[in-house]
Amino acid sequence: MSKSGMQTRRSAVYLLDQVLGEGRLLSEVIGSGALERLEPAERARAQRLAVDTLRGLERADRVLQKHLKKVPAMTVQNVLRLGTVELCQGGAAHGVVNDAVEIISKNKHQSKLKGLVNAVLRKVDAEGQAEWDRLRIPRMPKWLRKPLVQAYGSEVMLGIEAAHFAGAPLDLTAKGDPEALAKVVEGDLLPTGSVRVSVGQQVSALSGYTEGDWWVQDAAAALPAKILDVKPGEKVLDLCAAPGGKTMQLAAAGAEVTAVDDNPSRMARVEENLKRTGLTAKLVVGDVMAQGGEYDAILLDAPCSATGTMRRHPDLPFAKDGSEFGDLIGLQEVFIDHALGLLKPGGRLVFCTCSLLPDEGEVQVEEALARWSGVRVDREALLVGGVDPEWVTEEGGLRLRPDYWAARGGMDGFYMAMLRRE
Ligand SMILES: C[S@@+](CC[C@H](N)C(=O)[O-])C[C@H]1O[C@@H](n2cnc3c(N)ncnc32)[C@H](O)[C@@H]1O
Repeated sequence: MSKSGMQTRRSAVYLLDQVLGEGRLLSEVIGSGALERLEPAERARAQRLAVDTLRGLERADRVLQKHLKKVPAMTVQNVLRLGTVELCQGGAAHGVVNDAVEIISKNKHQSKLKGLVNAVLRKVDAEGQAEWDRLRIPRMPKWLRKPLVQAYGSEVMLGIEAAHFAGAPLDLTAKGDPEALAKVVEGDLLPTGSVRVSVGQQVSALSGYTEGDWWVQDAAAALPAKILDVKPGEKVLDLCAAPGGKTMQLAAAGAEVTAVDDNPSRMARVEENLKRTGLTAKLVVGDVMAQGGEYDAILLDAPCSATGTMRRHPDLPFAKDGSEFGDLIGLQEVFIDHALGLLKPGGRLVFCTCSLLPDEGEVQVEEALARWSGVRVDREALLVGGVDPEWVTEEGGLRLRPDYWAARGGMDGFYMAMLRRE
């Protein structure tokens, strides 16, 4: 690989050091400018290499174990992990090993280990792939696996882990007719109306991007707005709106949308997205709790653990330890109560989270129904096209899991429920 290839791999190692050593999310590290010196294509590749390494980390460590007498320093370990994942997934040894050795030679604290890196990766190249293929699908760390096994059982958990290891395809939401979009981008029209295209495609190069005919949104994430089913002219509030996937769905349906989020830079993305798609909404940079008024319909996409998105964000279980989930659960409860208070009589609220934890979904709705005597859950509303009635839960919400639609490429984990104020 070229010199820029070496820099790309070095950046991928830096990303791994930050996630695994400093407990930072990839989005934070990249958002703070870590890849700015790379060209856009190299930036995407560095990110992809880091993501692939995190997905296969357990296997890489097992392959490496027998070639190492003791665990080396974090950066050396990450150079070896990246090299192992690339080699075991068919990367050419020449480029992978040479770049790994060069990265270590240029590291002033670790340069003496370049011989070790060379020797270990040569062995991995010779024997690693066969072993890689025999190893089990990587499991989630215990702190997260335990509550999920408790919620779904061990067998489902293996299915969820298989979906995480497989990664996620690219789903689009059409501004207009999804069938026509599927033809134009040569994608698959999913039962719920999203259009799935194969991964590895450059988003902005897909037909209709500049014209704003669609936006990227996982099929599961597109369901809350479909369930809210807003009508032209309805007064709709989109709480926790950025970066605006659901805002665009609500605006495309003709509603009079107010979108609220307290993060100014994420709100700037909502503005850009609306501009590209030619849709309109009133944007409010502010706290959910400061929002007043009366609405026909409200969508509350509350901040959460994001454990439903680990197919796309395999850094999450390594960067987090669950310690802040309690605060998020408290916030969700307060936001639900505030949102219910903003509904007109007869108004409806869709509460949703991209979480796999029942405490951020099923339990929130059960408890809200116990607190609010004039609120009922609407099960019928969940059964929009393509939704399997088996996904409806006991308290009347919709539980989506990454192992659903496995043959089609899965979906993000999500929870949503429709609450009506009587
Ligand atoms: C799950 S994301 C929303 C995704 C968005 N609905 C979409 O479909 O593109 C949660 C959002 O909640 C916002 N948020 C967190 N706390 C907030 C608060 N107190 N007030 C307003 N927004 C908040 C975050 O900035 C974040 O953008």
